[in-house]
Amino acid sequence: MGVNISAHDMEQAARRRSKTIDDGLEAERLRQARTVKVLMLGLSGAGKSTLAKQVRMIHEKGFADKEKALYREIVRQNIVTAILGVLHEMEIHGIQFPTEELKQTAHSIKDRLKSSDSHKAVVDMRHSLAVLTSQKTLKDFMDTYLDVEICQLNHYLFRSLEKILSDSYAPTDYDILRVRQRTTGLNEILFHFKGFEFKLCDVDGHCTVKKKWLQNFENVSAILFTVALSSYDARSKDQDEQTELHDALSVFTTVSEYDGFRKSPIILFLNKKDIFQQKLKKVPLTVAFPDYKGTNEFNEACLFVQSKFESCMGDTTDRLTVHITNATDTPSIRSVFDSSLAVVLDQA
Ligand SMILES: Nc1nc2c(ncn2[C@@H]2O[C@H](COP(=O)(O)OP(=O)(O)OP(=O)(O)O)[C@@H](O)[C@H]2O)c(=O)[nH]1
Ligand SMILES: [Mg+2]
Repeated sequence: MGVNISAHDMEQAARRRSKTIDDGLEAERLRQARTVKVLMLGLSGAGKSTLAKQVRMIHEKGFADKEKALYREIVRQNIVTAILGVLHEMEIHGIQFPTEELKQTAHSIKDRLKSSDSHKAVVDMRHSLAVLTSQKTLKDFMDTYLDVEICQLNHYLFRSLEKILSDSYAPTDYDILRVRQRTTGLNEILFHFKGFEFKLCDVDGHCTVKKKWLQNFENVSAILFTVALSSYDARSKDQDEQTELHDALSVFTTVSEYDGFRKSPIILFLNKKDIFQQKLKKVPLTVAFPDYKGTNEFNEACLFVQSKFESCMGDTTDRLTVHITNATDTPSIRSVFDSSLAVVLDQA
């Protein structure tokens, strides 16, 4: 028996379909209108992803067990990188372990960790690694020769080495914040704040420096620009006699002058204040800014760097908010972030 559908029925069905689509589009438009998009920019290593992780911990549910298992491997890989880096630098500086036995241990650790199964080797060798990394020779070498930031991270990893390499190890939130893993491309984090949906776009540092790339993000609700204060003595990747902090200033100028961002408020996080504070005791700020006449006292140095960034914005500093941060410190980031988001909502 054939089905008899009249032209009237078909028209009704088409109308219903069209209405459903229109309703869906309207719901998406309303959702989009309530979604506040914040674009995170800054050079590689500035601390963008660390801040994004904080947001997940503070405003969402944090990290599920599956993700923690992935981080366990990343933390362990950070140990491999750290130990190979120290042994390499010791060799360059002609520093040796005091006994033949320790020299031999260092030699075999290096060989095994350079192999393709380093993730397994690092666990197998945990006892020798614990012996080697607790040696005074190695600790003194790090304190004397290594960059303050690398030194700080290595001490943290080596102190926790036996825990991290044990079978039952599950990374803590703090381990996840401390670990180094470069972002490739873009990560988007959705979270809720004061009844609004926020989308945080965490972009890898290499994209930040490509001006052409910025056009993908025109008219975002706000820019969160992160700078590593501690990069004032790191040699610039592009310009001789410049430092990474100069590179950050130049990218910041490009971003703040970019037409597509003219209406967006800019929140500047002068980050890694803890490393900056330690570094100032060893390395004067004049290595980056020979015209700096102040002391190497933390607050004065911060104000000077802040004024350098403010002057990049000419007479548009009214859309700038500045915070001096340590992205690994959850309680302080919670309050800085919430006040930053409130500023974004005010101006959205
Ligand atoms: N001590 C300290 N370490 C920090 C701070 N902020 C970030 N870090 C560490 O610095 C490293 C790099 O941070 P990321 O957040 O991965 O940097 P990023 O800006 O996302 O870098 P890319 O993904 O390469 O663009 C990580 O090991 C972090 O734990 C800080 O304020 N203090
Ligand atoms: Mg990142």
